[in-house]
Amino acid sequence: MAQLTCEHLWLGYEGRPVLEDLSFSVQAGDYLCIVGENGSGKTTLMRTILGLQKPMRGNIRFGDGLREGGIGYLPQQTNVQKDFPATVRKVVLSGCQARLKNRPFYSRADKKRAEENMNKMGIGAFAKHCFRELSGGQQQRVLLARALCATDKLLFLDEPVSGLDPNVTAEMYALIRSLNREGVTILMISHDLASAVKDASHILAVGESVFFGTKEGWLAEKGGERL
Ligand SMILES: Nc1ncnc2c1ncn2[C@@H]1O[C@H](COP(=O)(O)OP(=O)(O)OP(=O)(O)O)[C@@H](O)[C@H]1O
Repeated sequence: MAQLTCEHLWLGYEGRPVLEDLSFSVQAGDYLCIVGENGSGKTTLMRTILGLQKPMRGNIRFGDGLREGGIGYLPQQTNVQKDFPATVRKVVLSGCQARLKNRPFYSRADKKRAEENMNKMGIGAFAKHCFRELSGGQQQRVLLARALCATDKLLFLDEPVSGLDPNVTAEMYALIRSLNREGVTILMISHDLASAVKDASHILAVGESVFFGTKEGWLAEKGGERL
């Protein structure tokens, strides 16, 4: 059973479609890279899968232990987020918010989870530092730890390496790879087609040419022409 199934999705704004009749599915452990030109609808698709906006038509089904709202999400970095005046621990802990339900405070289990994820992402030493004082790469690790507090099943990453220098980019990809090898399903929006093809198991291309399938299928179809 798939973790995520999108069937004949039509997405758009005010009755005008951006994406038409899109169908694909994601199995546990997949690494799906979503590629497409600027304005092709990648962010719209992500927002729809996260439940932040409704499709015009079609269905999204969750399965294999994944439920709606159970997706860890790493947003595209904005300048506002970069200046966030909170400690690293607070930012990571905020990933547990969905678990709070009606409790006003984080539980001991939430705090332990945040601690573990900070250590896992190699930012434990920065717990008391202010988020905005960290480098771009460290900030992305903090946001990954935050996303992991929401779930260890499926992470949705929106251009996780944009603005990072090549060394930090390579580190970030390695971190994402290792999470995927541990069994975390990865959905990643990317402009970096070469890296996408290296790490991904599946490719979803939206925009002028639509494709969904395995990386091998994508390479066979494209014959390397777009890389
Ligand atoms: N809130 C909105 N209201 C109306 N139209 C919107 C809204 N948000 C996005 N759009 C339009 O929908 C289309 C798809 O936008 P979207 O942000 O999903 O593309 P994208 O593939 O994520 O682009 P990029 O690569 O630049 O981030 C664009 O034409 C955009 O102008």
